[in-house]
Amino acid sequence: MRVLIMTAVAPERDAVQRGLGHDSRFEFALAGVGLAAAAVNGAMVLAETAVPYDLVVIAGIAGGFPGQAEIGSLVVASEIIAADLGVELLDGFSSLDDLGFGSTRISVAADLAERLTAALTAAGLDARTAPVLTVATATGTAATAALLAERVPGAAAEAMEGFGIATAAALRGVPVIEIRAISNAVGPRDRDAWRIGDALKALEAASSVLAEVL
Ligand SMILES: O=C(O)c1cccc(C(=O)CC[C@H]2O[C@@H](n3cnc4c(=O)[nH]cnc43)[C@H](O)[C@@H]2O)c1
Repeated sequence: MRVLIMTAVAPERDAVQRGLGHDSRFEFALAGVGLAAAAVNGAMVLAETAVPYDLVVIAGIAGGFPGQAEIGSLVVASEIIAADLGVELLDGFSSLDDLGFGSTRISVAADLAERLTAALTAAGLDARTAPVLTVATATGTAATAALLAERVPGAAAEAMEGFGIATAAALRGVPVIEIRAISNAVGPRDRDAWRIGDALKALEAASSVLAEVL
């Protein structure tokens, strides 16, 4: 099995690498921060490979929706959703799906996602399977957090790359999963409250479980 792991930035990649250990099944590429960089870099890596990948794993830190995923916990995506891709209306929001311009939702390798969450839980980690949002603008207010939670019931995490990488993978027919470790709460921006170190430790622990599950 040949697996491509994509993270936004190097500290996330390093955490995953520490967890996986030396394992020739896994290759790494940086996506960059944000949906556009992630889509382009994902598409390039997947197009340039001589031997096709069997799986793309999107991994990194994320904001967690209060009451759904606390800091230091893990979210394995049940679906990857571009939550702000659409048009703002005077009385709400219409997604690309509503407008008939495509889809804002990408399916994951659901069986693998469920097995991974079960294995993470069995290993004593706080993990759940739930929708993971991709946003162009990281949420910075309670009002936006509430809007997103209402738009996608059950959403547990938001990050900025998943939908871009998953779109590239879907175009090549490569299955995808997304694993996020929660570094901060989705809501009023308070950078001092981010617990990046805790999230990277959780990501490392999750990666060692991932190596066993695959
Ligand atoms: O400063 C560091 O040491 C450091 C280490 C690892 C990662 C970072 C980042 O800033 C990564 C940015 C990345 O994180 C995702 N993220 C995290 N929290 C949120 C959020 O509340 N809303 C949206 N995205 C979030 C996102 O995918 C960014 O690409 C720094």
